Amino acid sequence: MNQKIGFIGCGNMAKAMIGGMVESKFASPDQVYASNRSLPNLEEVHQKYGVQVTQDNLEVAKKCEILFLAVKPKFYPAVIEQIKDSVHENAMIIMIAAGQTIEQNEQRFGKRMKMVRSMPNTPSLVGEGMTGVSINDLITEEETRLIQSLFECFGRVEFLSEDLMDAVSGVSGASPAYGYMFIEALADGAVQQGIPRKQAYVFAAQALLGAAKMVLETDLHPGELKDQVCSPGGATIEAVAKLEETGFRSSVIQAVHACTEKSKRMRK
Ligand SMILES: NC(=O)C1=CN([C@@H]2O[C@H](COP(=O)(O)OP(=O)(O)OC[C@H]3O[C@@H](n4cnc5c(N)ncnc54)[C@H](OP(=O)(O)O)[C@@H]3O)[C@@H](O)[C@H]2O)C=CC1
Ligand SMILES: O=C(O)[C@@H]1CCC=N1
Repeated sequence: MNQKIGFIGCGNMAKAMIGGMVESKFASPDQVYASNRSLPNLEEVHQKYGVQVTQDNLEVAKKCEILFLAVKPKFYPAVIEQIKDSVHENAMIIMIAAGQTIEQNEQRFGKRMKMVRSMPNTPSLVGEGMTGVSINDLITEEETRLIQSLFECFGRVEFLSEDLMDAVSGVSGASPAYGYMFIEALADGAVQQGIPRKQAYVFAAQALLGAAKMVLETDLHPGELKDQVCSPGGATIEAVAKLEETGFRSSVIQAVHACTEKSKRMRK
């Protein structure tokens, strides 16, 4: 691809995607532009990845055919107001904000635009991102393939209807945070049993990475994979029973629900 890719807002999520794109060589550093309110994040991405940086949002909006809006949802109205008359004539706008809808942002631009609503996650930085994507009807099949390969350069992508995008925040946008909490908790448990802290994180994280890979690569149901670990009368089933007793699954389901509902409220 030879389009220029711009990021307005260069915080945690933009940095993860820029890192993923440049490290995977999907885009060369001179194709990628980022603007941000303050300097430190810009200096960081320039130093690490060699991408072009500026504090002027308009410069990025004018230059880039693919434009990520990577500011917090509450800043979308002001940023769109600022750039709407300057965006590239062929611009495709990629929203990454929780809760923001395509219709809402078309209205802010005051005209029909090629719009993508996406929900990526921070493991994009290490090539293991998961992104949910919805597109509007102005996006062609060729552009859809481009969007797919763009997000695939740092992980997996699934297209789905826009009414499910808030739930994507709950299941994959936010869930790395739940995963880190689980890893911390597993490691605390291991430390309690005498395993050194540093090793405890390796044991916990690698075990979960392996479990995730088993689900994605064996096509077996997660329940069946769980059953394979639980030897009859063995140790694992004791732990599983304790997790059930303390509401583990219900607590995770409620967490996804809370995140999804909050995502919906964030567009108001
Ligand atoms: N973090 C995550 O895991 C995920 C985040 N998202 C979405 O990504 C978006 C960004 O989130 P995240 O990266 O975490 O947030 P951050 O706060 O880390 O980054 C937002 C960046 O936007 C900059 N900014 C704010 N206002 C402007 C402006 N007017 N012009 C230019 N830059 C501006 C901020 O600059 P400054 O530093 O100067 O304040 C900051 O660097 C959100 O909409 C969020 O919903 C989606 C999926 C996952
Ligand atoms: O917390 C948030 O609002 C964003 C959306 C998903 C992950 N971070």
